[in-house]
Amino acid sequence: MPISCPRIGGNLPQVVLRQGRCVQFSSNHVAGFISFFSQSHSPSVYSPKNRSRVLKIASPSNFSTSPSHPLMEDPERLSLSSEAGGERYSRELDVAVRAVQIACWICQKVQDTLVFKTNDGNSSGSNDKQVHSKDDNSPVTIADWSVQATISLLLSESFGTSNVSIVAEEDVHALSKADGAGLLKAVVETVNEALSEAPRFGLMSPQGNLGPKEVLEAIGRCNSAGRLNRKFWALDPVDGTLGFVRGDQYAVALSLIEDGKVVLGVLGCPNYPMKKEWLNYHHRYHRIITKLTPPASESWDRGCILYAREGSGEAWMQPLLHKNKSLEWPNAAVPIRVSSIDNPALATFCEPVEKANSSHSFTAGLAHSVGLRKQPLRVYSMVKYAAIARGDAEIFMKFARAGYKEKIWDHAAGVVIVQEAGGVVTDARGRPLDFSKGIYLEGLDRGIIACSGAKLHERIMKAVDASWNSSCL
Ligand SMILES: Nc1ncnc2c1ncn2[C@@H]1O[C@H](COP(=O)(O)OS(=O)(=O)O)[C@@H](OP(=O)(O)O)[C@H]1O
Ligand SMILES: [Mg+2]
Repeated sequence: MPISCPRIGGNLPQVVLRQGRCVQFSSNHVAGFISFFSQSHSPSVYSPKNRSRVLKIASPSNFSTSPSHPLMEDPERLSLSSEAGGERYSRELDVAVRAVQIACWICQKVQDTLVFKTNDGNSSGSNDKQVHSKDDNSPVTIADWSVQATISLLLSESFGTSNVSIVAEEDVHALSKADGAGLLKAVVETVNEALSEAPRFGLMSPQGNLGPKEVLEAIGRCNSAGRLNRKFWALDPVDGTLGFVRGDQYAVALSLIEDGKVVLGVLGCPNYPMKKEWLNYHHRYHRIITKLTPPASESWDRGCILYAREGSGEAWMQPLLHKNKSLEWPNAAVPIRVSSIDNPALATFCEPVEKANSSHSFTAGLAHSVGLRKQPLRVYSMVKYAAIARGDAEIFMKFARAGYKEKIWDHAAGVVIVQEAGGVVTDARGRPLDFSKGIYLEGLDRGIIACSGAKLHERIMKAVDASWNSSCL
């Protein structure tokens, strides 16, 4: 039975509810996964021969030989486990970027059916089945579940299920209900379609289709109330779902957290426009323009993926893979750096689109006292962190209402990317964000401030101090 979803407008009914949790996979899970690939389907589903063929695509020895890329290392070293040798987390980063490429492919497909069928007035009704609403009225679509399942399966297959622990945003509640059968069917189809594309991205895919049970298990593995492990992945399959269903900005955010520190961040931004000015417009106009002038095969018009490894002092961006192309590492990656602007009069600040998610009046007061003259750039999702890391904006501020607890998957990837691109991210008291306390950023004080440099950060911090007591936050 469709439930109306006030936050996304009347023509996009139905909704569901999410609870992010984390679990360490048991050895049973490993056995189950291997047997799923090796036995539960026809013999052609999976064979060691096929495994080596596909893995070879992903192996570092097949990386492009561009000397400028940070992941371009001695293949011998990279073939060792990331713990045993080579640069730490190289393999994890490689797999994570490829997995996020696939996730973006899923999202673009789903968003096209959601947005363009409706806009053209030719809705086949499929959008009605794809957008749902959770108990907090936030939307969720088949893209959220499909991305979560696909990334969960790809990470498990790449690193071994027992080595992979994931905390992610979605749960299986709505999919498991009796009236969720249609939804589950659509998710299973999407996951199978995505996995069949995996070799193009350099990752393995099963030769046979997965069933609902395997897909539900993959989603459910990312949702446990159990303690977080020492080392785990944090995933927001579709961050900024409101932007996603509105045909606007959204992100796929995957990070690796070890001992409370974000060690890797990968941020897929499928609608991040080439021209930063376009971030100001509703994305629909950008899509219409790119449809009128189709992008050249190597252009960046289809969006990008940003990534960084903690402590490297580098952040990178690569374009999304074009249809029918195979990913050749590092896929035209370029280094990114924060803006050098430190004059507030020239600086741009970003903030959430929705007033409900961050106080626009408080940030307007801060902007005035700091001397920020430009209009705020209101953008959905972690694309705001991407804008800081890419040098397209200088400041990101978020002041949620009192009592709201920020979740780690909404920030982890963006924080490490901004920091490695040369920026500063703290809470609005100037303290580092604490990723060591479970799924929430416990202890976060006042709000979140990300800046391109220390000078702007200091000025914002002083302005917050001066106005906090008189604010209603
Ligand atoms: N009340 C409240 N206050 C603050 N933050 C909230 C709140 N409710 C939700 N969220 C989280 O904010 C995520 C969306 O943030 P955005 O910056 O994209 O906000 S906005 O949609 O542009 O307004 C959003 O992420 P997604 O659920 O992935 O969209 C939430 O995790
Ligand atoms: Mg989110």
